[in-house]
Amino acid sequence: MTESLNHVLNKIVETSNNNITITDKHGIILNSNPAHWSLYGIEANHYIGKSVLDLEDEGVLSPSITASVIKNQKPIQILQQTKTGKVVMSTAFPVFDDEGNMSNIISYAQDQTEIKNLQEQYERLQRKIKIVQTEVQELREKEYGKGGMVIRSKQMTQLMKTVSRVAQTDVTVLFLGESGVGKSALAHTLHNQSHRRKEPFIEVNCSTIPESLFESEMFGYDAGAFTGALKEGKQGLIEQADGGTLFLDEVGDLPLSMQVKLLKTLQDKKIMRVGGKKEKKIDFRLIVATNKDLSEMVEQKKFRSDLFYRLNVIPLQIPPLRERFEDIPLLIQHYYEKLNHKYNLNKQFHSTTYENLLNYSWPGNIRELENVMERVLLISEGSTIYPSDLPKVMKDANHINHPIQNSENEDFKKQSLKHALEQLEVQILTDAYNHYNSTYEIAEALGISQPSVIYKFKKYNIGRSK
Ligand SMILES: Nc1ncnc2c1ncn2[C@@H]1O[C@H](COP(=O)(O)OP(=O)(O)OP(=O)(O)O)[C@@H](O)[C@H]1O
Repeated sequence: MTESLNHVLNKIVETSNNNITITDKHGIILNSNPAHWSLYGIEANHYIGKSVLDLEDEGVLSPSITASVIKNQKPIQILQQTKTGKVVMSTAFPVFDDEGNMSNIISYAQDQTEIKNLQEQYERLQRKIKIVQTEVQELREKEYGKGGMVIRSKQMTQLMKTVSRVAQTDVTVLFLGESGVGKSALAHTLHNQSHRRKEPFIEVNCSTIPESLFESEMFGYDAGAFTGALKEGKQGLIEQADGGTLFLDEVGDLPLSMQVKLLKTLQDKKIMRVGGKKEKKIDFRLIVATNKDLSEMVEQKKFRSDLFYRLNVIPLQIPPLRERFEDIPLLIQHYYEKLNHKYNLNKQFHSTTYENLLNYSWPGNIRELENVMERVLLISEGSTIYPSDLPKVMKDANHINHPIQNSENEDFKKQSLKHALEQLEVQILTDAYNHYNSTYEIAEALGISQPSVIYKFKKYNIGRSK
């Protein structure tokens, strides 16, 4: 080789990002670039003239790929874990002279640590998604899942137990909570769990019926009761609920005139149609719901106190989604599966999109979540749903999750995500703690090391190590 070609070769080795090492046929290092050796945690000037076999004995290279090529006389590729904790992809080739004798070995090493970390991160997220999927499946098979209700948080599990208990009675139930939290859905569930489940469930949204029509809608009318009335008369909504359940949604919007009549019906369990002459006994169970503060309305004389006391027998407050954070991943998964199935799609979330969904405070509660899911599934173009497919408002700082909503810290978005992921991690670890018998089993199930399990249990103060 000419002197200038040698110079060029040295320059290539020195400047390559690929970390090239050239040895003679015995594995003595002839040339190599310094970057290569920092991966292995030894000084750059320490290697020229050294044998890779000695470095292997010292544990610097374990194993040495060059040594393998010397033995096997063919190209080899391996993944190495170095003393410095780096993951390195090494590829080495033998060089043969004109007589076919091996004269040199050239090896390339690429730092794969970042890629490996990302891959592990991705696999961890996939495992979490798998766990959530399994839970949705389990919930579906359980009693609560039957009505399509997805419930995971302690508050909602407790509430659901109360709903199941009161479902066995005929007592009036008042569901309270913000719009979209699931008041109607729970009223349905309550009915479906009661002995009236095979009878009608009549839902009346009190805010949508004009005051002038309220009485005839609720109580019905007899033939010729008023101009424009049907000839044969009409059954009212209360009558339609006979034997079943009457659900009055937005009961706070019930006009005062109707409040008196409803109170009387509840006391007597009888109705009189408009223009009718005879009272009729009706057997119905009443469930009501509102997002208004009825006691305040009583103080303002907008709601009758006697009716309020009659309705307020079992008041059940449904917390907003931002206060039952654990339900969010399950609900996302639930609607994701349901809508993919409904529209015959097979879309996937980009991991950042999923994090954004987890990180949002959902002021419109489950209805908003359902709508957003439907929208992004339908409008996203490819098979992956990217953060840019999400509504703009979801990136608005004011809508970041509750725990740090008022924070003045510039990093609040990051903290919120951290908090969200930690909560998810705590939930997964707690479930695993309850489900498995040892930290070894947990480590295997979650795909992390056993010391990591112990560390995380300590960090989050979960149980005591099994
Ligand atoms: N636990 C749940 N799991 C799955 N879907 C739910 C759950 N709770 C509510 N939903 C769904 O969320 C949507 C909104 O719920 P719902 O209509 O019951 O809310 P709401 O509190 O009655 O709202 P509003 O006060 O505006 O009438 C519905 O499509 C309902 O099926």
